[in-house]
Amino acid sequence: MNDMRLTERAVETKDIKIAAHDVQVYYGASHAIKDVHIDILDKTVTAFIGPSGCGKSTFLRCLNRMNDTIDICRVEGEILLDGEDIYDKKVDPVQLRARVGMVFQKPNPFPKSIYDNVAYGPKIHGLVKNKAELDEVVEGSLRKAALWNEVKDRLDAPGTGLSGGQQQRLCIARAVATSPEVLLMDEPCSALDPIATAQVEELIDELRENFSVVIVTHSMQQAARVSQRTAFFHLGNLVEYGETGQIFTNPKDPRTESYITGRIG
Ligand SMILES: Nc1ncnc2c1ncn2[C@@H]1O[C@H](COP(=O)(O)OP(=O)(O)OP(=O)(O)O)[C@@H](O)[C@H]1O
Repeated sequence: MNDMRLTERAVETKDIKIAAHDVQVYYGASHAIKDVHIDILDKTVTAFIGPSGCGKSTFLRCLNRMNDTIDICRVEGEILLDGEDIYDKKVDPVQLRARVGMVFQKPNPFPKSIYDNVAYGPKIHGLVKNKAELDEVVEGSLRKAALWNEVKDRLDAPGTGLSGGQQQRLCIARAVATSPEVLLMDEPCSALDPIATAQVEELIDELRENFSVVIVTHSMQQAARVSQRTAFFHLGNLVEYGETGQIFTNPKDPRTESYITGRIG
């Protein structure tokens, strides 16, 4: 398999950004996530891999309480962001999602201008005092998302008029505009062509200088290229979690080995 890494930078931090203990998720009577314990590091890209239906997206959505929006879904256990329980009653999920941003599989820009797509979050969260500050945040976010040069002359054009890859980078700009600490990405490249995928992968590598990034991916090549840590899920269990190189070259669990060698999936 192609294990060309984007960079050779090792994990530079041991700081834990998100600590999950004994997490269970149920959809009605169905037990989708079982006893998951994981420490997700700051300034690190963590990949969630595993066969379809193993619970990667379900667990990802626990990390910013996106599952709250699904009526039949129940989450148990403890998830700490910088040591604070995100499921505590005093936590406002809307504020939480500004700190723990999300990018979805399918680019989903708002039916608004490019500028307004990015400006929306900082405006509703009161992060800017005036138009000049807002302009700065919009430009900075589009630069971080490697989109500024392509759109700076048409900020008033609709976001939905961009190409698929540009729309996904617009969604990344929208997510980073609220200065999140964690960015969750659920198969962010699955709707993109190889060139746009390569651009988004480059971007993910750059983003980890400032954020903790967690990415769900079906592509083991992508996990190997962009992540420093990999978590392998199977049938709702977190089977193995460690340095990406170790998971792909020297897995400890036979289920991980079967998956990465293509025997299950
Ligand atoms: N909204 C929902 N209602 C009921 N069951 C659900 C819901 N979402 C997911 N599930 C179930 O939970 C389990 C885990 O699904 P999930 O989507 O988290 O897996 P996944 O590993 O992300 O899969 P894929 O790689 O196919 O996206 C599956 O059995 C799925 O059918």
